[in-house]
Amino acid sequence: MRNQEVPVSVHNLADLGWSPFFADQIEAEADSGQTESGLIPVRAATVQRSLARGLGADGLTRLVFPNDISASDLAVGDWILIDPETHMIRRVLDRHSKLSRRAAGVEAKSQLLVANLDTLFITTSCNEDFNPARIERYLVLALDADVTPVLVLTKSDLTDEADRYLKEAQGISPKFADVLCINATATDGVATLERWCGAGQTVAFVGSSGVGKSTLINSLTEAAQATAGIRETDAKGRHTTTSRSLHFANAGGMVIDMPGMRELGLHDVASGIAELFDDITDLAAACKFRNCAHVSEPGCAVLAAMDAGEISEARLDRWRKLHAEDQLNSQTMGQTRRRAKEITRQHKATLEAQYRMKGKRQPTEGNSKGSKSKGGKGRGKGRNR
Ligand SMILES: Nc1nc2c(ncn2[C@@H]2O[C@H](COP(=O)(O)OP(=O)(O)OP(=O)(O)O)[C@@H](O)[C@H]2O)c(=O)[nH]1
Ligand SMILES: [Zn+2]
Repeated sequence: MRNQEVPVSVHNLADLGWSPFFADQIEAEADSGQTESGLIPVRAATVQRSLARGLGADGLTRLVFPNDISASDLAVGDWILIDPETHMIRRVLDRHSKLSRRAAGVEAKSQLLVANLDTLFITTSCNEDFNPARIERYLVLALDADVTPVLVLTKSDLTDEADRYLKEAQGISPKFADVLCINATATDGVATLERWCGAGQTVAFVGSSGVGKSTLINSLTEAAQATAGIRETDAKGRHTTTSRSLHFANAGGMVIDMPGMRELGLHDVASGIAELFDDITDLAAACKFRNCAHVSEPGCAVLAAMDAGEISEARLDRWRKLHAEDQLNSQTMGQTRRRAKEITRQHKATLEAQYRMKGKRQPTEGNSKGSKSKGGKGRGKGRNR
């Protein structure tokens, strides 16, 4: 059975990722797990609508939401203070990092995915999945979230060109804390990831389907899950989860599984882009216009640097694409509406001009609801109400 309620032995809070960063927020004795006001800290292990569970010194607890906090305010990995009797959530502690994406829908709202992550394993394979532009997008996310990015290339055993892949990957950005090239199905391959998964550390994986994320998560957590009694397995005994969840790693830390998290639309990641492209960011300070898009603006320091051969056109192109995507996804609904209105207005003006040229009157628009004709004054009856 999946997501079963688990009896978990007593834990040391530090093993769950508790640190002075959180302890300082409540000025309490971290070791005792008791805060001054009698609230206890737990770490959000699963969050699904109104059903959330927290892992604390006494094990796994079902959390109770108060009226002013909902599941969308909470992410797996969050540290929360709860009432020890009622298990009511009293406070979500500040996060040292958080990963979010644009929520589904027209509004430019972000959806919180996971919190208090230390390392993000950006995973791809030594095959056609390898795509520097996609890797860069994930890197922007990690940098923006204040999470250490590690690039993991899997399936090194299935190619003769592992070295070439590794070299190319190492050339993508100096911002990676490490670039690994492994066979995810082999013990020594997995072992190279363990130094990021030690006590107090929390890691997660992103990458396309089939690159080996589940394989790695399984290997990194297998022994620990068994001893902790947290095992969600399918018929073949493999670890499976359907929603984001927190798991113990063999090396002492924690792994957050994010199933279905293959494509993450960029949203509100301007600072991540600025960090990844810090050379362009520095140059942009000397552009004539503050919001220079470095396309054809006069006095553009970035274009000047490109002409001087200091940065490549390909790099500037990648910046432009990421920047444009972030801008578009970060637009508010009002901005999106205004843009749509402007496009409709331009379209109508073009149509009207065409009709005028042909000496015809614009037909009535009974067929299109939201676009009333602005046929203009003196047009008489042809105008819709
Ligand atoms: N030979 C080899 N096979 C691998 C390697 N990594 C993953 N695989 C295999 O590739 C298949 C897909 O791996 P998964 O771990 O399920 O991939 P995933 O990234 O979790 O995929 P999703 O769950 O769809 O997101 C499995 O059959 C793995 O055994 C590797 O490094 N070498
Ligand atoms: Zn510029």
